[in-house]
Amino acid sequence: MSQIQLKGLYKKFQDRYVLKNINLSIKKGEFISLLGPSGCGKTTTLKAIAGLLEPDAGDILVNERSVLNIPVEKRGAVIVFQDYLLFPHLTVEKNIEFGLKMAKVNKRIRREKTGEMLHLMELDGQQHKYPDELSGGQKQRVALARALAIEPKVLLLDEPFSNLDLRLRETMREFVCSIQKKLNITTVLVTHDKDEALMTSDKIAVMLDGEIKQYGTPTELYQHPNAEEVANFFGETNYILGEVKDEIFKSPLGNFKATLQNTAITKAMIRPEEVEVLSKDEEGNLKGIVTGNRYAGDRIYYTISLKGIEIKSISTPNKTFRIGEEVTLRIHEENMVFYI
Ligand SMILES: Nc1ncnc2c1ncn2[C@@H]1O[C@H](COP(=O)(O)OP(=O)(O)OP(=O)(O)O)[C@@H](O)[C@H]1O
Repeated sequence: MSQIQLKGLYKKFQDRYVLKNINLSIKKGEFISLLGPSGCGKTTTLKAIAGLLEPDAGDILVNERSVLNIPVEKRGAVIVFQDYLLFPHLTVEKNIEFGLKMAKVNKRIRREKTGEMLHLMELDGQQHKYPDELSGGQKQRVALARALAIEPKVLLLDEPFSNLDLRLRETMREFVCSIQKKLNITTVLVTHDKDEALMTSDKIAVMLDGEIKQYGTPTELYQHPNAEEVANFFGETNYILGEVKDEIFKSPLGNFKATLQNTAITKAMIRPEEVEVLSKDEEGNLKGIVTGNRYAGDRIYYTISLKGIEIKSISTPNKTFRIGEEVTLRIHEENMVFYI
């Protein structure tokens, strides 16, 4: 059963719809990401779930009941924003305690809960410090502690890692995922970073221009994007033009297995890592010339020209091929995705 359901949400600012028919089901304990470029409507969706803005149409259900008329403080959802919004004049302890105080929780329980959160967030010994005495990662953990202290049903994270440097971002990402699993709290993360979404999420909703283009597991989205714009969002791709006949994709590069009959298909997508570059003596009729090679330590980015078509490959650097060298390409056709 879904814990949260968004049904046909629309939101207009001035004369422009920034949410267009948003539908989403999230199960209890799931970690999902709203992934998309700047301005596509991710934060607006998050605010609608939290109750910080009202949709123009559609419904939001929590445990099968509409929450549209339920005020923010009773929705059971908390947002952690990218700039944390800690109270500068309150200590770490008082910041964490804040929501509990607002909810009129008695002092003994407040103290207990705050102590628990300090421990869970590895902030023991920091309780008497003020926010400007903390590092970026510590501030973020205080913001999380404050959000989680009130035991929300849903945790909403709006680009929480974007102000952190690369290493700290990775550490905090791991940390948040482990806390999320430990507490089994339903979490929605807003991010424009595909790697972040792929690494953290049970499911990803790709948003483009106010619409959810695809919703699925990281592997579904990466390996079977349902549209070119989704495929492109997840990194470099090769497109080969052609047509399908009798379950064969016929293209200028040759024939590939297509295990489908749709004659409307006009192109095949293959990821660069599904294209192997081998020496020219290897068996295979896809012979091409290296036109580009960029070394990146653990991989090499190649461009290969064959039959007038440029194909990209990401290969392991076991063997390096020079620009101008003849090579054989092996395309893993079982991982081709076809588009109309
Ligand atoms: N209160 C508002 N009034 C008018 N326009 C708004 C308002 N809030 C958001 N918008 C517009 O709605 C669109 C979607 O904004 P939103 O913040 O949801 O995008 P986003 O995907 O979260 O982007 P980012 O990653 O940059 O935060 C943007 O074009 C934004 O300018």
